[in-house]
Amino acid sequence: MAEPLVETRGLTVDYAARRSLWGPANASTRVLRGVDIRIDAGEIVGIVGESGSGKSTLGRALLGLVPATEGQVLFAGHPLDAQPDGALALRRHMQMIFQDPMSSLNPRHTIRTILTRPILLHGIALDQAAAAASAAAVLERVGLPLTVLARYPHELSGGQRQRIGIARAVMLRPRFVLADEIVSGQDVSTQARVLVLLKELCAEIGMALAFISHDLSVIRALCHRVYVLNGGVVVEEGSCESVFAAPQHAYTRALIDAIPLPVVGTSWLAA
Ligand SMILES: Nc1ncnc2c1ncn2[C@@H]1O[C@H](COP(=O)(O)OP(=O)(O)OP(=O)(O)O)[C@@H](O)[C@H]1O
Repeated sequence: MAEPLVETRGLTVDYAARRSLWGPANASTRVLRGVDIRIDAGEIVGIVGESGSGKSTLGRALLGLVPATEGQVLFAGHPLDAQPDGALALRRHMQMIFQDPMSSLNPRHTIRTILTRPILLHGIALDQAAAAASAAAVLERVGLPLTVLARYPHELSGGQRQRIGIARAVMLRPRFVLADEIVSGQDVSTQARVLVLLKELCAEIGMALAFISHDLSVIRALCHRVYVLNGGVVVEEGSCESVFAAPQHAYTRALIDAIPLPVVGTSWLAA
């Protein structure tokens, strides 16, 4: 079997105790317990579970944004902090996209700068002209007009900012992208457009995607495989086809039973 692109081995995460002005300090909280997952190159993997099950913590740990208490996160076979190509290359190859990336887009920069600066930094574009040409091409790809290049993030709608966030990530040609609840709360047609775009971009660039959602119908439409988290533990794992056809764990069955019927708007994505 080929080496996984992203892998956790026995990943356990505790959040440290917090001091309180009003009473005794809280004990530290164990949020993930011995999690083993693997995501292969080009694969779209869902991470599902109810609120508080540890999905976002797992996502942040995959990117090295929260430290492992025990166990390891590996990228291309090496621990995150021991990458042969260095930390900058890892930053390029592990990207995150947001529902509305307002807080991650520098409010003082135009969209042109926001899109061109990272590819210049990483040497993907060698000069301003090449970077501008790439920015124009990617804007077209995500369905935004070139006029947005001169605007600032606050001058765009939340949906347009989301597309800028996706554009900025894919311009780096990353090997892995994390999407955490990026379509929650969107109407069904906006959801479907974003999911189609992501699915196409994964195929075009060959990037792997970890897609965190509490919405099983979205996971089913988009993902090849799924991990089901409950109380910080992976209780089930498998191809979407097999998990949805024959869930093995009572928790997964309960999640599937809770999907509202009929499921509309995303089933055609599975094609
Ligand atoms: N920075 C933190 N410090 C302390 N506890 C935290 C922190 N972040 C999350 N938690 C706790 O860890 C548990 C898991 O949270 P996490 O956000 O990973 O779950 P989730 O499955 O993504 O939930 P949701 O779907 O509601 O976002 C929760 O009990 C949460 O309160």
